[in-house]
Amino acid sequence: MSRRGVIKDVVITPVAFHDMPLLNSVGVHEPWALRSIIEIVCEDGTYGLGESYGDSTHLGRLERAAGPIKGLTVYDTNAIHKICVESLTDDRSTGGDGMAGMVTTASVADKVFSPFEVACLDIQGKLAGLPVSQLLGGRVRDSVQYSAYLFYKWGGHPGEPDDEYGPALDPAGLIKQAHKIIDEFGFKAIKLKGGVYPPAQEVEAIKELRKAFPDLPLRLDPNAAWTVETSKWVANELKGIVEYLEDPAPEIEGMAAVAKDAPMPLATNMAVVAFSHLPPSILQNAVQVVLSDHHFWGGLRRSQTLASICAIWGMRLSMHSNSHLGISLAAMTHLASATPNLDYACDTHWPWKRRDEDVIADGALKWADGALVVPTAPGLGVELDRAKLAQLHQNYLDCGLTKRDDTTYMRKFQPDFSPKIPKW
Ligand SMILES: O=C([O-])[C@@H](O)[C@@H](O)[C@H](O)[C@@H](O)C(=O)[O-]
Ligand SMILES: [Mg+2]
Repeated sequence: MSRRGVIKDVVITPVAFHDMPLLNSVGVHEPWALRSIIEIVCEDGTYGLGESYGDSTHLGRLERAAGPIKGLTVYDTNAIHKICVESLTDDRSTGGDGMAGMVTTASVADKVFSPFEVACLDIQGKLAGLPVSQLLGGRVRDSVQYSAYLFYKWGGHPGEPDDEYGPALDPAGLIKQAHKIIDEFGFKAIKLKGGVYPPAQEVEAIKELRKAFPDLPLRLDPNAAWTVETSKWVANELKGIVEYLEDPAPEIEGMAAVAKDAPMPLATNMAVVAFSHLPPSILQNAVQVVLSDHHFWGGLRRSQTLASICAIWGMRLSMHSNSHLGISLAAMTHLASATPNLDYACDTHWPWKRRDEDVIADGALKWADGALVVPTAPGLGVELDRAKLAQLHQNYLDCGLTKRDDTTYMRKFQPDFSPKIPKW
């Protein structure tokens, strides 16, 4: 007889979907973004979904942890976390953070654990007839606001026609891009990915965005491309204009030095990316806003632990994003809906994805007025579309990429490009 909640199988499928040439401090996005889709299947046939990075190093780590998970139940998430930690004991591989090297290795075990935990919660919800938000304490908001995440970008990948967004290499291009995204989704906050052009140019872009969108909160994120001195200059220029400045300078010490003088809160998804980073950051008041991300903070419940620590120590919470598909968006939305102090508009790369390209069945995720409506069906509220999964897996096999590498791609077109930070 099959037993409820006992894990019979874990299936990990690498996938690839089209991406646009988005620029950042370490290079430019390649034509394909990689992800892994994690399916946990129980003895009674119930399945749960998780989504994570698609780099080969990370895939290897997921596979190593997956074997020993079989036979546990989906309620044994502490034991699953322990297995993830132990599976890394002899791990000598580097990289695989799916973020083009922008995050340290401090949170590797939490990165491996995260999609398994999300899939377990999906099944727990399905078996209980409850949405994941309910398992996390219940919704405090019925929809979750996201921000319009602007990027400097080329018109299209070199050698190809312009994509639907076209180029954005100056303030006018960014304003056009912002209008397009906001017209479609209704976002009520704007984030600009910086670290691409000299700081004065990016300051000017933010000032032009302020004129074009006088009522919307703004943010700028150069991914630690500036020295402490440059960061202080930018902070002063943008006083009263941005709601927070994200990762201006590298490392906790750099952020702390900037924070001493900055007239606005500093946010991070680079300096503080693991629980071990919190004490030194708090001691130095290095960051005032943590951009949580369940993919590297160890899943939804550990992200809520992070939220509690932030609440206790007077830090605020926002949410970080990488290129992702619908399973991640559903998980991010359940988490934000059930975390009272996650009250900034969250980041998402969703607008950069082709609307029809995903692994989930259509219709589960609905945008309204800049927000995603929290799914109320049991579990995450999204189901796999197996034909689409097969197509995106075929993309993965055909595209030839095995890791995210923005720098190498950029150097094909600008051989002297340097990803060194700080750059200015
Ligand atoms: O997708 C990108 O190019 C972003 O720069 C991403 O890799 C960052 O991790 C992220 O969005 C951030 O806020 O730093
Ligand atoms: Mg960031």
